[in-house]
Amino acid sequence: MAEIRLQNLAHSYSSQPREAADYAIREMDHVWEQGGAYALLGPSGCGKSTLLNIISGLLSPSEGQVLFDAREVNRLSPEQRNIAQVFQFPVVYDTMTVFDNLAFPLRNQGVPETKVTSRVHEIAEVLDLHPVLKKKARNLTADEKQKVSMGRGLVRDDVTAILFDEPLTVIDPHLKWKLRRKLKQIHEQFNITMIYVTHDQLEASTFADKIAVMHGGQIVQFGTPRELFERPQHTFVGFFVGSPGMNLIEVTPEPGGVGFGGQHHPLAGPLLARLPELAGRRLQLGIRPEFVQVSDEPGAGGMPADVVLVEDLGTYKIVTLRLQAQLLKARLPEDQSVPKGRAWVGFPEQWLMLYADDRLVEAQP
Ligand SMILES: Nc1ncnc2c1ncn2[C@@H]1O[C@H](COP(=O)(O)OP(=O)(O)OP(=O)(O)O)[C@@H](O)[C@H]1O
Repeated sequence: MAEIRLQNLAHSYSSQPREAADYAIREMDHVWEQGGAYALLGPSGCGKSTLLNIISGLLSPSEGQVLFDAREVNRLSPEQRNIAQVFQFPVVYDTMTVFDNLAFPLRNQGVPETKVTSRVHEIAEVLDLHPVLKKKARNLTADEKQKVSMGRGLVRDDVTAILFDEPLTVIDPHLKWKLRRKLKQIHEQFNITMIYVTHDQLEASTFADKIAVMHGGQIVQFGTPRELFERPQHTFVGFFVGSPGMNLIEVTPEPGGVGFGGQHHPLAGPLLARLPELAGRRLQLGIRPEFVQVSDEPGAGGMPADVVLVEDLGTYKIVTLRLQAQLLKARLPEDQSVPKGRAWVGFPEQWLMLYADDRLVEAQP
């Protein structure tokens, strides 16, 4: 078990990288604390697998260090690092029984057979594999095979961390939640650092205490699911996390606030004070659909908009509005009536974010 620290880490698959675009991982520092349940979330191609393989030792980074408890492990193999990795497709020996598959990593280490037996039974218990222990692995269902893969990772009591690379891809949708819950339970029971790679925000937030969101080879935010929702540090997090994603409106500075398409929006004092230093940067207002207020009366600070579309999704509605040239989404409770035609929208100060070149502008620099 260890703290995993990435220091000045970068990776390029090209032997002579010249520019930022040549890097699959752009320079980063990051710490995964011992015992944490983490997710690495991002779209295809953002660098998740590359980063995971660098941590496990399947890939050696072209720049920087990987430290386990302050000890550099750059040149150590996954076995030497004591890392277990579970991949999209289960890695099991088809001709062996489930028992022998689970016992394999221990027998490899020369663990006495009595200890092998007791440990295999312990892991089989946790993963509900007892009924199939004597079956040949080739006769198992996909989810049973993936449980065996996980079990092989868990069976050694000296693993530093378990890394999961989209482990539920081949699992039936109705079994996914069961396995996810099982993983969470295992994490609580074994206190092992777990890093779970996924492009699915639901999977990330049900498994992890903290999520690292990756975009373009960088971790753009590392926070709890709630932090990612309430205070996205980067426009990409606003857009990628949440359903639908955050509304983003390109704005220009104006006296007292910002403007877009002839519409003025005031900013609170501390943010307003930061505007002069942001001159020349691309500014965007961000507001999540959940926080857009929609009313049939102007009220205080309401901006006139047109209702373009109402989608009834059972327990809530998604309303599309046109505010100047801007299309906005609002997520409203099922029982809230939606004005017909003309509506007034408001952005509560607490939930209104300002971004400069895609980074959140904090009220206090
Ligand atoms: N072996 C390789 N050689 C060259 N480029 C690679 C190699 N593996 C990945 N890349 C590139 O590195 C970038 C990051 O890829 P990576 O597989 O790490 O992303 P990912 O987020 O895991 O995506 P996915 O979920 O599709 O696997 C991509 O641009 C990809 O094309």
